[in-house]
Amino acid sequence: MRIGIFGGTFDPVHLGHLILAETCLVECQLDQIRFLPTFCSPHKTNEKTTSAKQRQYMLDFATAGIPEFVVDSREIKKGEVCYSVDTLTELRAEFPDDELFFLIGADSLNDFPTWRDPEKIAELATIAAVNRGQMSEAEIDEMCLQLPDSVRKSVQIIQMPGIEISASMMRDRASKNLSIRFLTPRPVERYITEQKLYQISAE
Ligand SMILES: Nc1ncnc2c1ncn2[C@@H]1O[C@H](COP(=O)(O)OP(=O)(O)OP(=O)(O)O)[C@@H](O)[C@H]1O
Ligand SMILES: O=C(O)c1ccc[n+]([C@@H]2O[C@H](COP(=O)([O-])O)[C@@H](O)[C@H]2O)c1
Repeated sequence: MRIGIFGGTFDPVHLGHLILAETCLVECQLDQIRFLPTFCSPHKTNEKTTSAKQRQYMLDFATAGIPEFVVDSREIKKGEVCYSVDTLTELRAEFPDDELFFLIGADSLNDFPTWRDPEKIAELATIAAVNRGQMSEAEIDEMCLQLPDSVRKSVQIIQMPGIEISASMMRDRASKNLSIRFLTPRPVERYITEQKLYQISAE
């Protein structure tokens, strides 16, 4: 199998995430994409998020009925800051005969050298860096040139249309009671509304 690994805070999951996953599914000819909600992202340790369980429920709703999309809750179960190199090491051991693709936004390549053990990550998986239409070919080339050789040779650039949706934009809109319809699948939208997520009074 060819397996995509897509980690994020997903607070909340939105169409940008799902279209990125679908694009990689097609472009990298993947059989499965595992969405890994992180308990706490290493570079966002000071940021308060919605509970891990609620973020996972939203991913469950968003991926329900899509057989290629699987929610993998291993990082959430750890209950602490999670490093991608540890998660990928576990997945490598679990899927010894499968090909792993680690999906990230191409802009994340800029700070990838500051991640824990980027060279090991590049050894464990192909890095599918997704350009959401915001970077030119020259900018991508220049960014890749900053990477160590061992990382660069594992990078595959994937192009997707720019989808101007972010989780922070959704949180901001929900907090102001502005519509979030069509920015995320309907069941996620309903859950956010019913649970009054992101309302200032609910914090
Ligand atoms: N609109 C989008 N299109 C494509 N990829 C996206 C989009 N939004 C986020 N991503 C990618 O999804 C991954 C997980 O992102 P994350 O869960 O932090 O969501 P986010 O929308 O970027 O959140 P926030 O706005 O809180 O920073 C990252 O690799 C990020 O680059
Ligand atoms: O392992 C690291 O050093 C590392 C540093 C920054 C981000 N990550 C992972 O990248 C994914 C997206 O993170 P974020 O902060 O954009 O939500 C998420 O799965 C994080 O655990 C991982």
